[in-house]
Amino acid sequence: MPEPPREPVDLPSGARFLPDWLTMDQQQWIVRQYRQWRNGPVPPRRPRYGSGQMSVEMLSLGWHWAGNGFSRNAVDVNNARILPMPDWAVKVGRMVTGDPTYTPDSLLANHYGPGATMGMHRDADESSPAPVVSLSIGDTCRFRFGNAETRTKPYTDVELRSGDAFVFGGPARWNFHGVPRVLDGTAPDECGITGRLNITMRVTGMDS
Ligand SMILES: O=C(O)CCC(=O)C(=O)O
Ligand SMILES: [Fe+2]
Repeated sequence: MPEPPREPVDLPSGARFLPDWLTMDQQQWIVRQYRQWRNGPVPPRRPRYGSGQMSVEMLSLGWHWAGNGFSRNAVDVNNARILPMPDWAVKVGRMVTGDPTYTPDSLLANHYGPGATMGMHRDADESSPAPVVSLSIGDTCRFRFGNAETRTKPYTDVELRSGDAFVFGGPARWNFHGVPRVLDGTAPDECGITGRLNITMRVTGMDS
């Protein structure tokens, strides 16, 4: 199969691919934060979703996502209160979106080990139409960005590499997307992680 283009031109309006957005120093720094988050109070886990279990290991900050709605405590893990949304992540979200008022209140750290994928889905548990910001570190993946109506075509495949950012808002905010494939062993040695780490930030629309 041919490699998808590095800079696709046919993303739906509202979706933006920002290749090489993070420096290697920034990637390493985020990986160090992730290692600290893993120490708790809530360990990462693979959530149940529908009738199955996800292959991706997830850890939430700000608001905990338990496969359906949001809570402050990890109701499906150990019921501990999760860590707050870090200020630096809000600043990163503002830089990626270019919107100084953007205030994400939830951060999801997704770790893809060998063979992990994420099926086509919509980020639909938030009541806010504010954009979703995603950062990629580690293994390269094939990220599939689709349409708002169906899990199938039309979609655009983007190769997300270590350091890339992607944002979807506006008319693309509720579009289906997923990660059909991670290219095992492609992480740059220096980034400090094996597999793929994805950081996704959102505005839940929940009251504090
Ligand atoms: O890993 C990714 O790039 C996408 C993650 C995602 O879609 C999600 O967490 O909702
Ligand atoms: Fe998503």
